[in-house]
Amino acid sequence: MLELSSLVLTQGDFRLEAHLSLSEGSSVALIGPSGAGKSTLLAAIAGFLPPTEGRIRWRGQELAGLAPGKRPVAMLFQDGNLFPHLDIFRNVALGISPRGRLSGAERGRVEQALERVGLSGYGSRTPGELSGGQQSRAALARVLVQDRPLLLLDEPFAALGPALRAEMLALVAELRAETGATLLMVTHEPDDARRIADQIVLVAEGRAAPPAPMRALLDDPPPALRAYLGDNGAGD
Ligand SMILES: Nc1ncnc2c1ncn2[C@@H]1O[C@H](COP(=O)(O)OP(=O)(O)OP(=O)(O)O)[C@@H](O)[C@H]1O
Repeated sequence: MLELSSLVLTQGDFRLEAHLSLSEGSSVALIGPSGAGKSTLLAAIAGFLPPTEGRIRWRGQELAGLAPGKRPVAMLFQDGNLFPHLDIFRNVALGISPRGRLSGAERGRVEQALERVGLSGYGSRTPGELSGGQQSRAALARVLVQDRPLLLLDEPFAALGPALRAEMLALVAELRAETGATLLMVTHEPDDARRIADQIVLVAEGRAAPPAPMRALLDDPPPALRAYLGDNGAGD
């Protein structure tokens, strides 16, 4: 279980409250207007932003005081997931060792992860020598070798076209099913949310709401979600 208890996050004048818990293995879309605090919430869980008040617990353990690298968290951002000057093998290897020194077994894990995301044989290329979709796959391979139970995705595929995005979400869903990871994904696309998540956390008006079942929420959105979705997002 991931528990956010009486959490208050602040950035300058901005303030976000959250009091909710997510069960292990759930798949949650974070949805809400631009600037509502979705990235802020992920940053706090990942350890990049200390809470102003409240607690973040994973499996009952308080995460405050744990550096980002020590948390049970792997994170993917919209951009900047790969170091352009390092080849793909090394980029993925960073998920195991920040210094890039690997044992034989660890090298095998990197190769396995590359194979799992369809990038066997691409390890010696730099990110610039891959397509956008392949770069996303490489970033996912790094998430795989990190082997963390909590996966935070901050619009990681927003730069891809709809078909490729659907393909990447399908791959994430497969990896999630294989690993049993708990997934939180920020998205602006209700269709993407439907594809991958079973619950929605609405972030709006200074508050991250407790998770609600996807279907019920999209079929009968509360006013803040209706305003965000406009005319096109609700229902099918
Ligand atoms: N370093 C910072 N200093 C001050 N304010 C910040 C900082 N980073 C973010 N903010 C503010 O915090 C608020 C929440 O930003 P955040 O990026 O979490 O929103 P978001 O919901 O992820 O938005 P988007 O959907 O546009 O990515 C915004 O009002 C933003 O201006």
